[in-house]
Amino acid sequence: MAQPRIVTVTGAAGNIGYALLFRIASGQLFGPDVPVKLHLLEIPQAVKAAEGTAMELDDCAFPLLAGVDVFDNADAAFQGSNVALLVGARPRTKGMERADLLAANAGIFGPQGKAINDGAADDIRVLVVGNPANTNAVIAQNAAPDVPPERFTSMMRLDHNRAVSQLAAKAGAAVSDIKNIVVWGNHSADQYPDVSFATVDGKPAEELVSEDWLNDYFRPTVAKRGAAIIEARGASSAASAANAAIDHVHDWINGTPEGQWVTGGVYSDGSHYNIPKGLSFGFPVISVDGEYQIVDGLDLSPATIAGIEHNIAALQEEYDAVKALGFIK
Ligand SMILES: NC(=O)c1ccc[n+]([C@@H]2O[C@H](COP(=O)([O-])OP(=O)(O)OC[C@H]3O[C@@H](n4cnc5c(N)ncnc54)[C@H](O)[C@@H]3O)[C@@H](O)[C@H]2O)c1
Ligand SMILES: O=C(O)C[C@H](O)C(=O)O
Repeated sequence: MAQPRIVTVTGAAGNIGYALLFRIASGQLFGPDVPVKLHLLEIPQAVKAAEGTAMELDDCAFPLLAGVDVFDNADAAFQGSNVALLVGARPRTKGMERADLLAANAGIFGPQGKAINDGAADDIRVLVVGNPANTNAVIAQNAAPDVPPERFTSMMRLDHNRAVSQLAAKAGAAVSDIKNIVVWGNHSADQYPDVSFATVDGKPAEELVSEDWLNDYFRPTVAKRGAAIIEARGASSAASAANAAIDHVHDWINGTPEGQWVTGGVYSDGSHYNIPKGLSFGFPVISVDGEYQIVDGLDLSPATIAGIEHNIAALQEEYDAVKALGFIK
């Protein structure tokens, strides 16, 4: 059997962690032939709960699970990591200003980025799930100057999956018939879900749904789905977020399906669609040989360009705020 791959999951005792860890341990991240070793990172107060989850993981007797260790120290948790899922974050609490939220998260994602820089394996791939995911990815990436910046990604795949599901339901099609949707920008209500290039069973989606439906239902429903789930469940999406994290990393490692792209929150080097260098932005991506590549050269409509510009402004504002706080050089 292959050498076990080390997967570090932060916020392991949280809701997403509980929905994620068992799927990783059963082989759904790398595939059915690759053993995994789990490193669970938590804050000291939640270590006991994470140890409980570790006991349950043992009790599943997963053939691919080569071990589970629980940490409250980032340097130890990221030692030798091949994949890092940064889920634990500081939620916004009552009375907290946006700058306070960004600063609190910078205090988490900066040190974790540095620990990844100093101790992770050379092939480390990072997915930031904890919100604000795109900017937290930028913070972690900036703290890891020795890791190629494109190894730091943010989770836009849940938004992508939500968009696919909504279009499939409207078109009366199977989810597997939907191809080449993209959700540009930020994992927030600013995002721009775009069906300009999407097909439904080979037919252009825009021929099957009306402009009114796209403007009045599809885009707001996808963009505000996270809030709708919180309203309905009393807690933010957990199983669907875990599922999207698995999809993102699985496709990154194993390749995207032939002839279609997915949405990934990936590092902008400034050379695609006028998106400034340094942002972590939702782009159409394919994965080739274990690397996400941005799908370039799409002929964007004025509406898509406006949607992208709106997201650039939103993410640039977060970037500038974190920079002003001294977390980005
Ligand atoms: N990007 C997305 O699509 C998406 C979707 C859903 C949720 N989220 C975000 O994911 C995050 C986690 O959600 P959840 O439902 O699991 O929350 P949760 O509150 O249930 O769990 C978060 C866990 O993180 C831990 N934690 C906090 N700071 C930590 C640190 N410095 N190191 C390690 N662990 C730490 C907490 O102890 C807690 O156990 C939230 O920020 C949420 O908004 C993102
Ligand atoms: O945690 C949230 O604020 C919502 C979450 O990011 C989601 O999209 O479900």
